[in-house]
Amino acid sequence: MVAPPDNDVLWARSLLCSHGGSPALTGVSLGVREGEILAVTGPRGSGKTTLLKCLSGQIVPQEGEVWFNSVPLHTMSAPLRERLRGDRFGWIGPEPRLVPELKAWENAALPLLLHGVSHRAAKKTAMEWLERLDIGSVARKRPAALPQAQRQRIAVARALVTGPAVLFADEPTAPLHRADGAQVLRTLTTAARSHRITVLLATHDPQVATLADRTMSLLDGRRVGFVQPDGGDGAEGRAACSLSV
Ligand SMILES: Nc1ncnc2c1ncn2[C@@H]1O[C@H](COP(=O)(O)OP(=O)(O)OP(=O)(O)O)[C@@H](O)[C@H]1O
Repeated sequence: MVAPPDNDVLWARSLLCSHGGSPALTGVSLGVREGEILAVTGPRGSGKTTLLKCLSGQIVPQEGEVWFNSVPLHTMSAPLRERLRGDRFGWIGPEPRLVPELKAWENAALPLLLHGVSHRAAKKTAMEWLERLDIGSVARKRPAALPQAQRQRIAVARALVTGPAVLFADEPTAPLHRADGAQVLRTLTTAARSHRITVLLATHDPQVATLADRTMSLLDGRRVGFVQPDGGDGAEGRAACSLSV
């Protein structure tokens, strides 16, 4: 087992991942630097969600390696992976999946409360994130009283309250209108940049790539492209993060 480069916060090599015998990822390798925003694009079924789940330790690949800060996830026990995910990773899916009975701030504070943080401290941190995401004014409302875009921002706040090292965002704007989606994405990427949070952003929308530092494209579970939005030759990106299949 070869240790990954020190400067990659996430590093994966030759991932092979199947669902019920059908390969969803084949031979995908990548490295991501601290604070980088990497878009993972590709059509439906190309393996974006499977890649994010592998990298975040939700599923273990049948073959290949996943390292987080030079710690191997692929050989870690399930309870340890679970703890690492809770402590260091944030996850945003296409649906906010909020608890309907809880107020907006309580939903955002939930990961902290589950970590044993005091009610007062958890509320303070949750409120700070809701303010940063421009939804402080609805903190006392329950999800059913809010439009989808605000509910998704609460999910963004919930993913950020623990101060994760890496935020995994799987089609976070899929259910939103274009304008709402763009606004949610802007707040998400701005918050991540100002707190040096690494982001892996899965999307089928190539426009989203304009907010990322680099874009990696998947097709049928294989990497088929790697571009930087500035149109550069990718030299810096390649140095920062080698991607290969
Ligand atoms: N739990 C599962 N059981 C069986 N097959 C699965 C499962 N999850 C994904 N797949 C299959 O694996 C392949 C990759 O799926 P994946 O969800 O990773 O792609 P995706 O690019 O995220 O697609 P989408 O944009 O539709 O979410 C697809 O062929 C999909 O049908």
